[in-house]
Amino acid sequence: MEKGTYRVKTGFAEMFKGGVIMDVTTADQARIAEEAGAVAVMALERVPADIRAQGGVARMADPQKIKEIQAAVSIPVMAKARIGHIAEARILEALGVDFVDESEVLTPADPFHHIDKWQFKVPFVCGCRDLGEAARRIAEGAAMIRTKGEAGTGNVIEAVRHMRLLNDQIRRMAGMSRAELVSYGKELGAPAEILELIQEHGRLPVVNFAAGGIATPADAALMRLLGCDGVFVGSGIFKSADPEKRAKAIVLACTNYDDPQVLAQVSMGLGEAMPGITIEAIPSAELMQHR
Ligand SMILES: O=C(CO)[C@H](O)[C@H](O)COP(=O)(O)O
Repeated sequence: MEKGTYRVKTGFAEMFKGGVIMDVTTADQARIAEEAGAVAVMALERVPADIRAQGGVARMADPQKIKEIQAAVSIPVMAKARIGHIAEARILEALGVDFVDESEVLTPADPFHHIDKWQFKVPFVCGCRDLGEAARRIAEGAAMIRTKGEAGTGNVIEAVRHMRLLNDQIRRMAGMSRAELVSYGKELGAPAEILELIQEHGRLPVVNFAAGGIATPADAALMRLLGCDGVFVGSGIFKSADPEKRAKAIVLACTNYDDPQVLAQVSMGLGEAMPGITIEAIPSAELMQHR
């Protein structure tokens, strides 16, 4: 099959279903992730909790680090580019990463546009808070979607908010006529053609993970119970007391999300979770989800 077609890109994302994708900043962390059973790793400069605490401009990771991570693991390696940063995305494609995350966790580079992802052979994953955002990113060529949550907080409430909103908005479309879809599209700022596709599938037409603030096995299970296809976890693992143990537990919880006995077992004795932040304590200008 031809490399880089939309069918290949979205089909590749299907392979991650049911799994955990872990943020990593070094080859050592990538090895921990692979050993724990992650389906892919996401290379970035700093985990979101550190970006939040340290501030400054967060950019694509150093290509040298990305190469080291690629050499360290056999699972797919994703990497983050800033929103609208075509050059970072082209560098990541040249490095041979398996997926680019056009991510709100990094400092946005373009205040007007997201990347035109149709111009790339490498597939992209993008974040959304609602159906309108998801549909716009899909229209731009995203092959995978993730709900944004609020990264680096260890607080799952925003991940839940975004997944519930997305589900409700998709449910609302059932039975709408074409004319109703067009006006719903105007309300959401979403192209009607993409909404038609979503209506037809009864879900997003691409794989949809949950991200941002997932810090425990129970959080991962909660997001799966709400219908996501898998989860991204970053700070929740590497800012906890025992990343190896917690990473394995989150992978098991993601698979066995509907089995409370297994969830109880894997949640035992994990040591301290990352310290969390309440969303109300974050000034609105510092919320990553609004980017
Ligand atoms: O942007 C992401 C997904 O692509 C991050 O991996 C995710 O949001 C991590 O958040 P946290 O550090 O809260 O787990």
